[in-house]
Amino acid sequence: MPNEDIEINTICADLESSQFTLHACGNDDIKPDEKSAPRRLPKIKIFGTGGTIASKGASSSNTAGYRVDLTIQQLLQAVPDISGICDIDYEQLCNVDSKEINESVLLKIYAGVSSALQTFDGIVITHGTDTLAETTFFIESTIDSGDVPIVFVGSMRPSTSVSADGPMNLYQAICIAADRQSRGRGVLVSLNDQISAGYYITKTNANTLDSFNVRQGYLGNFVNNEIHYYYPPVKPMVCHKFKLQLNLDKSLISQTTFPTVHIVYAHQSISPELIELVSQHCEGMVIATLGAGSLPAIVNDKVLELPIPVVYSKRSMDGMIPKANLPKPKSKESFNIIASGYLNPEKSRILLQLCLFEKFTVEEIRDVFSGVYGG
Ligand SMILES: NC(=O)C[C@H](N)C(=O)O
Repeated sequence: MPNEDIEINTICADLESSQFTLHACGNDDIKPDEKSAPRRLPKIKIFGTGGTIASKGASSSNTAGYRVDLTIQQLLQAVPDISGICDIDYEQLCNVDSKEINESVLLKIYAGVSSALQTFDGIVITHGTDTLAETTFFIESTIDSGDVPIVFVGSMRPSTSVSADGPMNLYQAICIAADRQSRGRGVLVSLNDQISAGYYITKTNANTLDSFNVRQGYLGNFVNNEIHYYYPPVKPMVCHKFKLQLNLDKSLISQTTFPTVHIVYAHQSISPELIELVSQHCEGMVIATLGAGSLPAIVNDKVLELPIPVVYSKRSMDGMIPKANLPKPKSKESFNIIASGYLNPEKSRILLQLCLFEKFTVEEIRDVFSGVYGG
């Protein structure tokens, strides 16, 4: 469902005249003698949030133990000349390792993106890779960006390392955001020459440059200044769009809080006491279950007694939780367990949190998760 309170007002509202590199903005309004004037370049907003891409290590061979140190302005100085590709404007939203990204930072990013959508043709966000997939999932779930691409980018090597990947990743992200082929694709991730859907991407390797994986397939590739998309513009068909009624005023957004949802990781001998204890500190819970929804019977019995919604996700990287694998409800009315479908525990946590923020009933939460073949 589109976010009706966001006024999407790209530079070129009319699709025919809005092609980034071929047509100048508002061609119809240009007087005949001005038609030979240079074409307007797309306007790209770049937000810096930190991460390894903004980090410095102790030596050029260090690829761990570094610290976040560079501003977005400094990062842009290492990028090849983009003056012929787009006009940029940049802003530092925060400068942290992505382990520090929490709801209040997410809302800052949400507010920044919402306001940039009014005046920019594309948005780029630098972000640490560890929790990048959670932020992209949140933004895709809460913002309908219309035609404007929102491209997230990070790196796996600090800026000081030999063969640092940050400058090339950032350059590619800017080119992707400025390219007319990216219009209508929503939240994208540009890393290691691959373009992916922010909704589906997952970090699957803690160390290598090829750290992200998308079982649903990469959307495209970047080679030698060429962007090759494999599909026409597409957005994830299963994404539930939340229309958050938020006041984007800086002071009010910093006061906004989201309901607490914790994740419990299952293992042999997992104790029902742990589940009980965690439930006392949250309004919703996600369990990374064994296999496709398996938990010991005494743990299932404990979950069924809890007064909060509990989403069953999985430890396994791939696959899904079929509803048929959930424990049997004592009564339909009191049934508090929801299958996550294809969503991993951290994305399930964000989806449950958004549902609870919207004060959805368990039945409504079930409907939202059924979109990802859970429920
Ligand atoms: N490669 C990275 O960006 C990892 C870093 N720890 C972060 O998420 O901020």
